[in-house]
Amino acid sequence: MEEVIKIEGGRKLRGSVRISGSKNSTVALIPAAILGSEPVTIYGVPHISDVNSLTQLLRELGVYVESRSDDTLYIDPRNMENRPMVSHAVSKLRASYYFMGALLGKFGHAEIQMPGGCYLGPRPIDLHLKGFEALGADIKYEHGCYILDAPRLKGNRIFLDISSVGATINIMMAAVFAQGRTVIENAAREPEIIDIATLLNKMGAKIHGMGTSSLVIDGVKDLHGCSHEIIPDRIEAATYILIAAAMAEEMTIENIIPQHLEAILMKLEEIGIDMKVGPDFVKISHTDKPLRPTEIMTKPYPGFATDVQQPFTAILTQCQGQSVVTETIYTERFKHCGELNKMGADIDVRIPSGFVNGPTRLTGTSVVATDLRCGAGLVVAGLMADGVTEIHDVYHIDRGYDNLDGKLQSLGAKIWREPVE
Ligand SMILES: CC(=O)N[C@H]1[C@@H](OP(=O)(O)OP(=O)(O)OC[C@H]2O[C@@H](n3ccc(=O)[nH]c3=O)[C@H](O)[C@@H]2O)O[C@H](CO)[C@@H](O)[C@@H]1O
Ligand SMILES: C=C(OP(=O)(O)O)C(=O)O
Repeated sequence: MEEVIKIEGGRKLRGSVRISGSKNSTVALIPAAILGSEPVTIYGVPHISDVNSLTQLLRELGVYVESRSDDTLYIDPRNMENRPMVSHAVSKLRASYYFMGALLGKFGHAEIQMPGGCYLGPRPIDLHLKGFEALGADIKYEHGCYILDAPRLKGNRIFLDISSVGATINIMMAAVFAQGRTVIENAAREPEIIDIATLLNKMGAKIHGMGTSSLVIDGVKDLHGCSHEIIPDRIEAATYILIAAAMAEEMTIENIIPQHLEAILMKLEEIGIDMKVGPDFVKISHTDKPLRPTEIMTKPYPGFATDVQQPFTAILTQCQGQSVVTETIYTERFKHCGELNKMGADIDVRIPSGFVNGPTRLTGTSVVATDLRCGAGLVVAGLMADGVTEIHDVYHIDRGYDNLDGKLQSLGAKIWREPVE
């Protein structure tokens, strides 16, 4: 049933919130778990719809999947079959493309539809395909479906024109069984890539250089089972830190890795938010000081994450003066600005930048979550706004935020869902 999220804004928030396992890790760890010949247990799995879609896809491949506790997923690929992946679930999320690398690596053959996910402007997968070709795969595109074949993958040196997160992980998954050594140069360095490589190494893979731009994979013959705890979601953490910056009387964001958030924490300090940063938490208290404007430019990790740009823009509407947000990853990722303007913001978008003039009073109205992080930005704005904000297309938000309503309610927010009439 289609639902809207409603938020009655203006309430001060107080208490602690625990950050869940990383979405972008989880959605790659699940396809990676089928690579071995034994079961894998993953701990700290977030309750998000992307996980439901992936679980459905695993079951369609004959993989046994069981939720062993609230956040534990047991994945047993012993009876899996390499079937064409053409169901609706493939197009529900971006990360279904990881089955290309996983199936090609394991079986030498993959058949899969174009993936879905948030529309942020064009999101080509040419670098993934070029990487598979460099390992020896033959690729055809027929009737909306990619068909990849490689009876024997061979290690190679691959230079990525752009340090793509998806291409790095996908090529790494295919390369674990390739004959000889694969080197991915200009590899992405996001923490999620280290997390996937850590799981694969626990399964018996030989991957070195994780977290650097030169990733070395020495092919192995078989992978075994293991268990693995997912890293905390740095984007969810940043979202709650921004919510605290906007509305906290006093709020603690727990189960975080502060090193993963440095670019965001620095920018928050720059605009005047006082924080106490502990080994695995951030505590933010209310400030009456006027907030300063700033300039943000999204960059690959360790730069300012594009996935935090949208909720951060909501805060910038409250700074005194003009802030500038420049997107270098997805230059069209500005749909949230039109929605924030409906609430009273003054943002002028001239791609690839948004010029945010503040402070502006925000008022609740009917808005659309055009994508996942646009939705996060609207939640931050809704919590600050006068009156009730009604957010449509919340299925985008549910792809990436575990128990959003419950976590916010426990902090004192008035947020609820209603069916769409
Ligand atoms: C499931 C997942 O982890 N999603 C994240 C991942 O997406 P995703 O892995 O899709 O993003 P990439 O890192 O691949 O994209 C980075 C840039 O490279 C371009 N590109 C990418 C691949 C390719 O073959 N050709 C190409 O031109 C993209 O259009 C984009 O401009 O990283 C993005 C950038 O941090 C995040 O916003 C997403 O949340
Ligand atoms: C863009 C995102 O996700 P995806 O790549 O899964 O669409 C995101 O998490 O902000």
